[in-house]
Amino acid sequence: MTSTAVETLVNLAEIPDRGRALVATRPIKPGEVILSDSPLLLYPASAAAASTCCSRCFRSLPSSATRCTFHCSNSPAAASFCSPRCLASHTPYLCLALSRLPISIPPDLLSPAFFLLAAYNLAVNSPSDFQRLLSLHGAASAPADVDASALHSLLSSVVPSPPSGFSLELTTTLLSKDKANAFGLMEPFDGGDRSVRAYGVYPNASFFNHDCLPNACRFDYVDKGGERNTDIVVRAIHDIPEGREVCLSYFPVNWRFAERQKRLLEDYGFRCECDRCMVEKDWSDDEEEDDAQEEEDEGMEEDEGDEAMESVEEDAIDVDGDEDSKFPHAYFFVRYVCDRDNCGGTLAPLPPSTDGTLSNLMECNVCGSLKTEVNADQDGGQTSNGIMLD
Ligand SMILES: C[S@@+](CC[C@H](N)C(=O)[O-])C[C@H]1O[C@@H](n2cnc3c(N)ncnc32)[C@H](O)[C@@H]1O
Repeated sequence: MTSTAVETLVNLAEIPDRGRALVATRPIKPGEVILSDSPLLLYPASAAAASTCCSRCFRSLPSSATRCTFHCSNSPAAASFCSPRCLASHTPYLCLALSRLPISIPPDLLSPAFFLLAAYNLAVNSPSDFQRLLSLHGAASAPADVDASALHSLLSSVVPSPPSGFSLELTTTLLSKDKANAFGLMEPFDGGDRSVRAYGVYPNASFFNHDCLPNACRFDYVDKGGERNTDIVVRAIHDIPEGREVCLSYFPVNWRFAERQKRLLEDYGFRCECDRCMVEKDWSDDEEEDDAQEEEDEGMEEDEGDEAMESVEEDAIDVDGDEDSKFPHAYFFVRYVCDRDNCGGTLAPLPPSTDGTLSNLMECNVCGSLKTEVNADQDGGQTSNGIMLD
């Protein structure tokens, strides 16, 4: 699969204590596409996702009543394809391996097993891409939440003709690459809990480091028509000066400090020292709990992300004229976090037009809503006042 940097807006650089990073080669405008990247590999997030989406392009399959799907003759039950084109471009090696996976596989091993089979398939069918996968960042040991040796012995009896180097060590290495680099491609937002349809590992997007107040965010459009529907597209949230590192948030930005630090340490092996964390580390637990309690008392039924969001929005009111505000980054939440119920996605402007005119339409990277950009200077920075266009 190919990847394109639309123009070289970022260069790879080595930054002490952060490893490789992507740095702006020129000033980047709000909404500009920084990178459009195609996956090295994709795999279903669950058994349900595997049975309801195309095994090649990961678009939703038609509902069962009208289902018209295509199957590999070697192993018809293992994978379904949405079109003759997807069937023609699949790799029978992977179908065969999937068809041999025992139905009794423990649920927590299923998604890592899908990943490993996709990775071994890459080793067999595209050795240069497999080398790119191996060159990505990964911890020295297997992720704590996956039993690598159980998985390896289970797959040893499944993998058709093992790629060279097939070993527990390779399995462990691959699992750590997946943990540090996989992006979730989400099911369409329906107002409830977000669920992941598939995971993908992207060779260039894997160089974006994390920041709890990112200056870019990524979009995916898996169900769209045409080619390259599984690309991820990274766009600037606001102006990024030349020489500044471009960062994404590895999870929804409205997570609380403790939750963010835990995830970053457990899954990515580092303590975050971004500007936002440096402020929030001094917040007491009581302060965070008080915010939650107040909302419970008020009978609010919001998830954790919404609670965090609510408290920073209150602080945003302080921030407008008060330099001592306890949360100087509240402006970010007012302007760039989606306020649709249960969403909490990040907003970035649509790309500028071909003549360079900036768009005033902000797109949410979770629910897909479009809303007009808020000028916080005009409305006091207190409310997003967005117009939902969808
Ligand atoms: C997806 S990779 C990003 C690219 C990576 N820096 C590299 O050298 O390939 C994720 C890893 O980058 C490092 N990283 C990302 N964000 C960081 C940050 N804010 N501070 C320190 N290390 C970070 C961590 O080691 C993390 O596991």
